[in-house]
Amino acid sequence: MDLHGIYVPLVTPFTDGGELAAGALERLAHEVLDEGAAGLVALGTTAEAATLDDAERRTVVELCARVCRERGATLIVGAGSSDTRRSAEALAKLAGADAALVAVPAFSRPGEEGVLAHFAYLAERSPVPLIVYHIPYRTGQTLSAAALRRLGGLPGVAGVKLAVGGVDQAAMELLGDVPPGFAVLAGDDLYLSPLLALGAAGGILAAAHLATGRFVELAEAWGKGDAEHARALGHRLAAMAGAAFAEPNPTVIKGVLHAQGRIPSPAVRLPLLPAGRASVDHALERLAALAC
Ligand SMILES: O=C(O)C1=N[C@H](C(=O)O)C[C@H](O)C1
Repeated sequence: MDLHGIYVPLVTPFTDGGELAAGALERLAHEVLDEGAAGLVALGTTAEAATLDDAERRTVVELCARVCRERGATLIVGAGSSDTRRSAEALAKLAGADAALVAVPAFSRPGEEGVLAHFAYLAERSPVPLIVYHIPYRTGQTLSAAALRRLGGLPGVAGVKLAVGGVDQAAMELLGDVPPGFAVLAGDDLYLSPLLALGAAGGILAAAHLATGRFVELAEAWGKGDAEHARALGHRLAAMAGAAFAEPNPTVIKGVLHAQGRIPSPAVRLPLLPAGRASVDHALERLAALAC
């Protein structure tokens, strides 16, 4: 599968009463695709997936699958847990997805060989290609470039969402020698521009709800080697992304989307708390600065 460009991990909009706001989700999905996103991610971290019940998860995936079908866009669905057997069962039930975003098992810290065995087991059984979600500051499990490359060599593994909180040695080594057919996607909004400059195929970025078209422009600028434009735009997008992540994701992004009238409420579910007004205002200022 060809994974290229900017994918938006959609927030789950809620009403003031805390119910899923399906109409707002559908509008957001169309808006980001209108601005050039290559696809959507349903049930990512940004979706507060851990707090959604089964019926809500089904509604979100069905809605995103319908929109992606209508628009000819790629749908990636977050799935899996730290239990390999149950992850395989969840993947088997995925409907309407083009690929599944599966995090490295969190908390159990199985070591690199355990992570390899987990993904080999899942890739053999999954009806769709897998994207490894590598986010060691959430999972507690680091991976070397060699392990990432071995993951990339597994049949049925299409890419990695690389979110290591920087551009580290493993990222440099991986991007210096990417296995064929394996897409490296930036997963930390702040480091999108440097990873694209190093050869990443694109990104899965919550801040791309805001200024989607500018993120797409950045990926295209690095893709065609327009370093002067890409470098300047990358700095401005990083400043905006930094503001969007000033409080736990997706609280600031929901605050901004609400202030823009794009979702009915900034509500998030516990244990998240809504972002403070100052953080939302700061992100709005950074966003406005992008237009200048
Ligand atoms: O849901 C996602 O996918 C993302 N989650 C990350 C996080 O919250 O750590 C941030 C990234 O922009 C996309």
